Amino acid sequence: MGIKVFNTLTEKKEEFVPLEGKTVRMYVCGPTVYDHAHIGHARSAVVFDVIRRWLEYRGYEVIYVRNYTDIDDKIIKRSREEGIPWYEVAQKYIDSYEEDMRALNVKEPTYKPRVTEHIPEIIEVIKGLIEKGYAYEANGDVYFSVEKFPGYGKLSKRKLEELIAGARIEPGEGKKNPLDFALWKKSKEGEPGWESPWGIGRPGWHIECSAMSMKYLGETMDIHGGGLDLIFPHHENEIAQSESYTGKPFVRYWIHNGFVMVNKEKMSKSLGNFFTVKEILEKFSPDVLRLFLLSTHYRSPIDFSTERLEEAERSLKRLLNFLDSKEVIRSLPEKGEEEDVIDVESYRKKFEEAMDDDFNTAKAFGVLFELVKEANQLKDRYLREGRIPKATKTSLVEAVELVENMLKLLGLKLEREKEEGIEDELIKLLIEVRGELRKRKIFDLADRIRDRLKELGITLEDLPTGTVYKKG
Ligand SMILES: Nc1ncnc2c1ncn2[C@@H]1O[C@H](COP(=O)(O)OP(=O)(O)OP(=O)(O)O)[C@@H](O)[C@H]1O
Ligand SMILES: [Zn+2]
Repeated sequence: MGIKVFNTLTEKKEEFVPLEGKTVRMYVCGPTVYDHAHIGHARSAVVFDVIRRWLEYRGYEVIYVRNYTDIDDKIIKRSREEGIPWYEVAQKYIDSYEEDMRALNVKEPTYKPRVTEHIPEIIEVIKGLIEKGYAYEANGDVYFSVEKFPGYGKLSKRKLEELIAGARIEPGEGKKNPLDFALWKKSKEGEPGWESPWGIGRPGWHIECSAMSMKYLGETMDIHGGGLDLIFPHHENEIAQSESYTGKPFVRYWIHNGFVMVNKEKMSKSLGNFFTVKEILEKFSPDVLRLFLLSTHYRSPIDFSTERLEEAERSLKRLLNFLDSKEVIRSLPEKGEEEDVIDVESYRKKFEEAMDDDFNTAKAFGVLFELVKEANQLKDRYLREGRIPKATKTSLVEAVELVENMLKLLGLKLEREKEEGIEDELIKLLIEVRGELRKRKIFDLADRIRDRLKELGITLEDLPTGTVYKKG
């Protein structure tokens, strides 16, 4: 029994068999870096991180590529707004993205290619497409001729005729057919550009992923991923370009994650209905966010709400409390005949089955919660009795270890909340000292403590019953 994957291309769950032995070649479309990442972007990153981790757990070596679109109209626009060069905009938001990825414990990709560092490779592919008759130049722009690729529409299940009926040629565009898309765009006055056989310009969006995936993964790769919104036109166009260029199948398994939604709409920068990862991480731990994102199957939509994050927070607490009970279980004296044990292996199997079945993290978490429930009941019973049969103890410890290992496998960091205790203790100590200073009429020092605490955001209030404090 191997892994089953839902393939967008065939619209079926298929047995996962990589092209070459135990190596998996995987490409995921990364962000266009013109703003901080929002929760939708985090979902895509976390989903494919978990898919990668699961493949590794199953013994595959994964070559994982995630690109940065570091040149694009939106980046140029942003550079004008912020008054800094386009490459500084890109760098700023790449840094921001990587900071978020580290916080969310997303494993480092094997390669993180940037478009602007692969201009020669991109030009090479465009040249090849022109030579083979799939693309044409028009006033410094280069377009892909969609009609030349018979398979166009096979991923998004759209019909060429219908698409053509709905498309339009914008004024100034040299397209022969309204559906043709740009491989190379001539730079306008004041825009960044690179030398090419067609003059100064820059790559279109789609061609970057074809050129960079081919460079790092070869002509056919095993998995290509991204959000649902990328199926059309981005991935459809990637297939057309790549397969026309190589004459080989481009991707064996197309995997797409569902959206994070807000009030029935996709969370997106353009709609302005987004929460950045950084905003969320001010209030919730990265594990809470990860648990929230993985509690739904990756293909289904997730409705974003604070209530659901709070729910994830409670679930995480339950899991951490369970993990923290290991020492208590261990310290219980071993005594008793009755050998009530947990079948930990059966839970492991159920967990693995869920993950093998199209990476069903929602079900996998369900299995862990079931185990925690059963183990807690058993543990509480023996805690009340103050002793525990040896076999029961062993199985409980194994249960804790299984839950811990599987949570780590899903990328949770399992960090405990920072001890707030010491800070509060120190504030109380300062209040006590201040009280003593006032009694001794050393008011300047007493006031200094109050003022300095105030600067730190801690307000003291002297009530008849004593001094209390407020933070923030
Ligand atoms: N709301 C969302 N839910 C899930 N995945 C998303 C969401 N928004 C974007 N993604 C995915 O995040 C990845 C990076 O997206 P990209 O930078 O292209 O987004 P974008 O189109 O600039 O963002 P936006 O859609 O917010 O304008 C893509 O795989 C995309 O499909
Ligand atoms: Zn892409």
